[in-house]
Amino acid sequence: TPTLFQPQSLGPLTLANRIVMAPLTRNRAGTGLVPSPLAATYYAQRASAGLIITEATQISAQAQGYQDTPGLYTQDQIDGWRAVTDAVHARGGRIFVQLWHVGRISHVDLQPGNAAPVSASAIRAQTKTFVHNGFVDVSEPRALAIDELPAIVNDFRQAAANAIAAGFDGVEIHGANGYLLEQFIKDGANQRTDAYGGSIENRARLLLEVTAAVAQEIGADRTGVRISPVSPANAIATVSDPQPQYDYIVDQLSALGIVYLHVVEGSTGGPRDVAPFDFEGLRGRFKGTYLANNGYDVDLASAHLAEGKADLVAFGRAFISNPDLVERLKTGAPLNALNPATLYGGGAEGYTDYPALTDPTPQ
Ligand SMILES: C=C(C(=O)O)c1ccccc1
Repeated sequence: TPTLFQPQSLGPLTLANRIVMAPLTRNRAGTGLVPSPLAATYYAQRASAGLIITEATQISAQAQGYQDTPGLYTQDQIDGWRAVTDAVHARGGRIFVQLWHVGRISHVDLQPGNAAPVSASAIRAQTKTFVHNGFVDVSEPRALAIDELPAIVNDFRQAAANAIAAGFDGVEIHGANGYLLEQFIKDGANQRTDAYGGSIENRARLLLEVTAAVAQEIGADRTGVRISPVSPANAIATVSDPQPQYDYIVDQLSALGIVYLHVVEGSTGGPRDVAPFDFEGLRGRFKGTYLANNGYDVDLASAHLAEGKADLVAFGRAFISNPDLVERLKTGAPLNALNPATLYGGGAEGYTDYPALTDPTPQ
């Protein structure tokens, strides 16, 4: 039976183990939204993960929704990420970049020309985001015109090309947690009456067009997709018919041959049983590698691998405070506690200064 510490093939890659570092926003990008100068150290410290998925990274200026999250649409940003991928590869690590467009989870202060954020429909999410002066209500969005969608698909495609130029091993398309692509999937946020709304197929259309474009650009074997079928993250209501909606999406993603499906099982960062949903059924429909996430500890992860419910398991917060999480899970060593005060924003404190067992005083 497969264990967490056995290698796993992933398209052209061989992962040293089945433990994945989940995408984690840290709000530490520098001027020009280039990765933090400390990002190369931060990710290299965690290179023993079978696979690292970076923090969510913008495909365009319009795609930004929080203070100081990095982009991948300028040459400076590509150069900044190259330092990260080189540092991770120098330690034998593997790293994908998560590409996002936040859609309505944004504020006019962050938008080009202080314009309204965009979404499937002009429906504001009852949630907040953080900008330079703290937490603020997200701004009223406007509905994207259908003739704006090809440019957004192209921004994902171009960012994926930029990812390969920056040395990434692949790309994860962020289709989860109430951001733009999920705003199209879930009918609480999508009241469109054109070809992108009103049915399971129409609501999935943008995610599938983006995925097809990225897969065509960089290869389906370097393209993953993240979904969160029943998560209420960012105040998005669960789609009326989650099981048929996501069965359809997964069948289409399987047909595209993407290398992995990353699934937030339950409420992001919260209860796994937030709503009835057949994750095992979804896993069974997917033809590629199934990456399970949300609330896993080493016992649940080992059980789900042994039971064939997952191929890889992603850990988020545990990787923030334990750069050598793989070693600690393997040996049963105690885990460092997470300091929530230094999760978002700031510098080295709570970012690159968590100790490893064999490196108690990191730089
Ligand atoms: C990228 C995020 C997600 O996917 O939920 C995120 C953004 C801000 C804070 C926490 C998480």
